[in-house]
This record gives sequence, structure tokens and C-alpha cells, in this order.
Amino acid sequence: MIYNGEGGNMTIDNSPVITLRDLRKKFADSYVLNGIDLDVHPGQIIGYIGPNGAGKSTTVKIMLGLVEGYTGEVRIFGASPSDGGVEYKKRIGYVPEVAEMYDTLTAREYLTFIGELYGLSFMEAESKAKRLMEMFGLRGVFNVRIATFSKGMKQKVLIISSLLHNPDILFLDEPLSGLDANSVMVVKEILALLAAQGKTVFYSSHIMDVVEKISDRIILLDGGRIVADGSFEQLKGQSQEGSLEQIFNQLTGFNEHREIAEQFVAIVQEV
Ligand SMILES: Nc1ncnc2c1ncn2[C@@H]1O[C@H](COP(=O)(O)OP(=O)(O)OP(=O)(O)O)[C@@H](O)[C@H]1O
Repeated sequence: MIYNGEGGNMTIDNSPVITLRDLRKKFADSYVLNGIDLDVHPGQIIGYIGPNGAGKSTTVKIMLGLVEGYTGEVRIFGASPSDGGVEYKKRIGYVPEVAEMYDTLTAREYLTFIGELYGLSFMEAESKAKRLMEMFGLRGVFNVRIATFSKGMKQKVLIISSLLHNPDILFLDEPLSGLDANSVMVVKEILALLAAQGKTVFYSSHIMDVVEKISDRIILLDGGRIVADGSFEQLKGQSQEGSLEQIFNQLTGFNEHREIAEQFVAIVQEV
């Protein structure tokens, strides 16, 4: 957001918050990312999808500075992860697919620890964490050890931890994993509200009907390349398929689900 001095109006600065140019990354001898070009603007909810092993997590981890040794250009708020600076990371929130949570801590201890890492004072982090836990129906377990939490409760703590510092970009990897239907509705609304305020959401998931509904831009990665990029309506227009699941099948050249299932079950029955 920038201040327009003369008129006194707030306007959204629409320059890209994420820029990738010819991004390539190889593990051992094979390229996992084969030249990714991308501009992401404030306020977009990007559905980042692709088959298992397509390179989605690798892209996100490069942007977070967690994976090095890539070629090409990566700019997050104009900064490059390879420069080693951490300032840009304060403006990022991340919900990983598999989280290393400190199970021995209580939710209160964990969230105040994460909040302080992001530069909040203990009091700010504690007050905010407590109220956000209440919003998710977790008031009674604020002082309980995370090790005793159900999968969905842990996921809610992770979502809160990614948002405590009010980030401008949110990277989410299967964020709804384990959440009940009511909580899913709440989180979908939260994402829409954040995007409406100019926050950018980079949403990676295999749940196609959710991606279809919440994303205003869908990026399909296959074999380390972007094979589709547009709104759901645009993708539908290009592929003449109905649902995002069908578009996904078509664009990744997959139509063997029945045969694979039959062969799988035949092997299971070999006794
Ligand atoms: N640290 C690593 N060392 C070696 N290979 C890796 C490493 N990390 C990822 N890979 C490989 O890179 C490829 C892409 O992995 P990545 O996790 O980015 O895929 P993904 O699209 O997120 O998949 P999924 O949908 O299954 O989560 C895979 O073949 C994986 O084995």
C-alpha cells in the first residue's frame, strides 16, 4: 500500500511482489525446475498445482530461501533470497506441508516464540495468539502441550503462527489438511479477506475443488514447467473441460486412472 500525498487516497502499488525469471534447479543430475517465469501481483490468490514431484514445494522453498543452488532470477519484494538478507522474510508467512512443530511446547509457548522470531514483543505475540486461538475454537487449549493436539488443531496453530506478524505474502502448502468442514469455510473466508486487503496468497494443494473456488489465478506446473496460467474460466475456455480436476488430467496427459486402479486391485488380490 502506498500513500498518495496529494489526494490523500490510499492506493495499491501493483508492481509484482514475486518475480521469477528462467528459474532452474537440479537435484543430482536431473532438472526439477526447467525455466519458470512468473510475476505475481498484490492481492492475488494463486492456486499452485501440479502432479506429485512436479516441483511445487521446491519453487516455494527457493522463494523462502530454504533451497539454494538454483539458476535464474528470484525477486521477492525486490530482494533476492541468494543475497542472504532476512528483511524480506519478515513480510512472508509460511504454512509448510509437513511442519516441524515443537510438540513439547504449549500452544502459548510455541506461538509467542514464533511471534518473537518475527519481531513482535512477547506481550503482542501472546495477546494476538490468544485471541486468534479463540477464533478457531481453541481457547481451552492455549496452555496445553501441542503433542496432545489432533491433526486439525495442530494445523490451526500452524495457520495462526504464519499470520501473527501480518505478512504481505502467505505461502500455504495444503493448509486445509485435517480441518473440519466448518473450519475450512472460515479459512477460505480469511484468505479472501486478506487478498482483498492486498495480501498475496500462494496456495499449493491437491484438493482441486477448493483450488478452483478460492484462486483467482491458477498455475499448473508439470515436469518443472508452467503448462497453464490463468483464471479458472480462462483454463476452462482453453481446455473445454468442466472441472479443474478434469483440466488437470487433460493438461498433464493423464487418462489411465481406471486401468491403474484395476491393475492395483488385481495385485492386491494375488493371495
Ligand atoms: N532435497 C532434495 N534432494 C533430492 N531431490 C529432491 C530434493 N527435494 C526435492 N527433490 C526432488 O524434486 C522433485 C520435486 O519435488 P517437490 O517436493 O518440489 O515436488 P512437489 O510438486 O511439491 O510434489 P508433491 O505434490 O508430491 O508435494 C521430486 O522428484 C523430488 O524427489
